[in-house]
Amino acid sequence: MSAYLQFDQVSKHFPGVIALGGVSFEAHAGTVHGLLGENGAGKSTLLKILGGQYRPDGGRLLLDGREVRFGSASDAIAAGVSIIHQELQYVPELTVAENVLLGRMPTRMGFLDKGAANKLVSERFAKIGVDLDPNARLADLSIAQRQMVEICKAVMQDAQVIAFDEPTSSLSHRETEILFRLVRDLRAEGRTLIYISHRLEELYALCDACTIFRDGRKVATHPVMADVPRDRLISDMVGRELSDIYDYRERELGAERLTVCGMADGCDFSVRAGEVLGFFGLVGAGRSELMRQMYGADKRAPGTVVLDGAQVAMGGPSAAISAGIVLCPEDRKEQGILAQSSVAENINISCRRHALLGGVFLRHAREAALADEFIARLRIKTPSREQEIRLLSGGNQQKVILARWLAEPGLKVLVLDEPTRGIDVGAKNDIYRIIHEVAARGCCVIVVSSELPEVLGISDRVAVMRGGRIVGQLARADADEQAVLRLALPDTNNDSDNADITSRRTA
Ligand SMILES: Nc1ncnc2c1ncn2[C@@H]1O[C@H](COP(=O)(O)OP(=O)(O)OP(=O)(O)O)[C@@H](O)[C@H]1O
Repeated sequence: MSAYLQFDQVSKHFPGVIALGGVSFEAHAGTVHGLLGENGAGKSTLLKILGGQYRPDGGRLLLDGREVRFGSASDAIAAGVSIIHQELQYVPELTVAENVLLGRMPTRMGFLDKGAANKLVSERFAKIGVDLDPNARLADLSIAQRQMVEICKAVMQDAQVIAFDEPTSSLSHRETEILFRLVRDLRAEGRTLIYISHRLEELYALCDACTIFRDGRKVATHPVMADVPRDRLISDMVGRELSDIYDYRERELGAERLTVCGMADGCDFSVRAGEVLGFFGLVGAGRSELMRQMYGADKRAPGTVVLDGAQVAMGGPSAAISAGIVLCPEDRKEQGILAQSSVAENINISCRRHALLGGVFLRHAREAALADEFIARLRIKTPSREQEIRLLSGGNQQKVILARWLAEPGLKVLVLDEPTRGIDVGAKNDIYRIIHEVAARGCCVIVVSSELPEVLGISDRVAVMRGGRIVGQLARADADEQAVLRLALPDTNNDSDNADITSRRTA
């Protein structure tokens, strides 16, 4: 096997940050090479250098033994490198075929030939087993479908190196399986694939080799992924032993504090003071919708929410927040990141809204202290609290948003929807510890998650949803993988659904 792609002492600095401090590793043709590392370790920066978006400050990049220097993304594409970024890059108003062939549309007598484009793209889709209408507008497709379009684009550009940056973070189990199949097919064709993920089970399922980063440096390259024990990967990544990332501790549960009823058929539930209630279900089971409804985020819905014996006025999110109920939604964009504002401002938004703090000087001092406290507690990687949030890595932005809700004054009910998506394993451990602390203060904590081990690891009780209803609630002692999946899976004994789930669970 030849090393098709080589990084040789590659470095990249930003003001106050060494994103990459001289990184060397190589990836072979016909393999999938995983990249792992804490949030902010430098993985995305490396892909941006590979994709021509950033120029390295030092070091060399070699393709097939020859040094390449990319001045722009189109240089990288011309050299046969394609990056499937976390934030997909497509033109929503154009069709699937137009996006796939962007800049290379076939023409006839000087005009774009849409018919020929559709035919070309259909043939290619058929060959790789993708079921998409070349005439559909990108804006009308799901995230997974748009991702398929990006991959097809890379394939049709004849990219020899294709790199994926956390591609499954918004995909369902079934969509993930389709993606895995595509990646394996590309590997069989002899392409060099780079795959970034925080999901260790995915990396074990897909990667042949891996390289681990910490703080902009390479910790290790393992030529055979399957030979590396999980504990070793984790300690390499976070620089400390983490034998039990969930760190569950028994808590004294109080009386029923929150009761939600009449939101939708079969969706009533309650939570005791100090209790962590996990909500599990397959994607589309209705968990996020129920939470949003309870929070008043969607249009005025039926049903009542009773907190500490009093009915909560269902007047939208601000009413919920005033009552002490906060929801941290799964989609970061929806969460109102103030991209141009500092980390401190993003953490302190909710405190400002409450105007609980005194004069301007006092307020600034308190806000600064609160921001510093959360930067330390969640180990947010930033040169200072004054850094603009948009300059942080994806996972660290996510932590700032979480801090915003954890800092909410008067918190009584904390609802976290997929709180650890895109977050590294060390930071997950920090978040689980904070969930425990919030519950131990007597708050009700609701965690919606598609990661079954996470739900089982941190919850006092697990509610399982399927088809828009709560189909069962299991006490911690009775909640194991089998019991939860039996409730969560469709009635029909659908083997492929089961296979999907099983592969993600046990890989
Ligand atoms: N344009 C920029 N300006 C300043 N700092 C930046 C910029 N881009 C990245 N950084 C910093 O460089 C470091 C590496 O970031 P990078 O996005 O490569 O991390 P990552 O390993 O991909 O993290 P994650 O797992 O959270 O996506 C981080 O500290 C980040 O804040």
